[in-house]
Amino acid sequence: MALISARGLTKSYGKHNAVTDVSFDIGEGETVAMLGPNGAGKTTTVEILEGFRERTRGEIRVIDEDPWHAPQRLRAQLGFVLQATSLEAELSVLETLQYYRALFPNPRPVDEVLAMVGLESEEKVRVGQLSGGQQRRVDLAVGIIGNPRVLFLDEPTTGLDPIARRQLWGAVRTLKAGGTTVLLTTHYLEEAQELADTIMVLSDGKLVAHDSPANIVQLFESETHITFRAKGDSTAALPTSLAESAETKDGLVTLKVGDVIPALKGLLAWADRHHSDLAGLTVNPASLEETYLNLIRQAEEGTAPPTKTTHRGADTHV
Ligand SMILES: Nc1ncnc2c1ncn2[C@@H]1O[C@H](COP(=O)(O)OP(=O)(O)OP(=O)(O)O)[C@@H](O)[C@H]1O
Repeated sequence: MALISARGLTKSYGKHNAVTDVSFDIGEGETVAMLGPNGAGKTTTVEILEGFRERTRGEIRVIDEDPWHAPQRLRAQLGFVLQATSLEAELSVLETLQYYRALFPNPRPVDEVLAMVGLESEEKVRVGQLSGGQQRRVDLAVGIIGNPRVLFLDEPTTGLDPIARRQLWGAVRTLKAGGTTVLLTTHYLEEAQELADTIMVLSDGKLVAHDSPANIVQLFESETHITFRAKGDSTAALPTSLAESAETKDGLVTLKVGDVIPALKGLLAWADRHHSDLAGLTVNPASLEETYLNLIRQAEEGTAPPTKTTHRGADTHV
C-alpha cells in the first residue's frame, strides 16, 4: 500500500510552473531520495506533501489524508527536518527535545533519540554552542522525537563534514530498519546511493526518472568506463577506435566505450605491444553521478529519453 501518493501534482507561481504533472507512489518503509538541480521543484514538492504549501492541481495523499487540510492526527505521524535550522540557541539539547516531545501523543524516549543521533554527551550543552554538524543532528532528533511514520528530510547533510554526514546516515539507517518511511532531498549522489531504495529525479518541475539506484544507473548501460594509469604520453599510440573515446586526467586514462569485449581485446593487445602493465585497471558501468548528469542534460535539451523505462508505482514515464 502506498503511504504517500501524488497524481498530476502541479504547482504554479503566477505563470511559472514550479512542479508540473508529477505522479508517484511511496510505499510504507521505503526510503526515497529526490534529486534535481537548484530550482527543479524538490522543496516545493516536499512542502506540499508536508502540508506547508497548497498545490495548484492534482491529488495528494499522505497516510490516507490530504496534507493541506491535515488534521492533527496526520501531523502527529510526520517528522520534519527542514532546510534551515530553527532551533532556540539558549535551550540545551535536552530541553529542546523535552519541549518538542511534549507536542506528540506517542513520542520516543529522549535517551533513545539522543543515542540514535549520537548526542548523548551533549545533552546539557546549549544548542547555540554546538557545531553546525551537531546542530543538524539536533534537527534530526527533533524530527524523530515524535516517533513519526513518515520523515521528511530536506538536504539534511548540506554543509556537514564527511564524518558528520556518515553519522547522520547511520541514524537514518536505524530509522529505516525500524520501518520509518523517509523522503529526503539531496544534492549528494553518494547520499542517495547510500540511503535510498528509490531515487526520483526532478528537472524543471518534471519527474524525469523514478527507480532504484541500480536501475537508474542502467539507463545508460551502453556506456562502460575502462580506466588505467598511463605513463607519460604512452596512450598516444592507442588504436583509433579506443583513442576516440579516451580522456586522460592526472595520468588516469578513461575509455568510455559501448562494446566492452572488443574494447578490452583491443586494449590488451595494445598493452602487450607497448609493454604497458595497465596499472590500476578497472571496468565499471557509468556511475550514478554520470547517469544523473546525462538525465538532466537530456531533460534540458528535450531530447529523447533513454530507451529503458523507469516506471514505478504511479503512471510516471521517462
Ligand atoms: N514562494 C515562491 N514564489 C515564487 N516562486 C517560487 C517560490 N518558491 C519557489 N519558487 C520557484 O519555484 C521553482 C522551484 O523551487 P524549489 O525551491 O522547489 O526548487 P528546489 O529543487 O528545491 O531547489 P534547491 O535545490 O535550490 O533547493 C524555482 O524556480 C523557484 O524560483
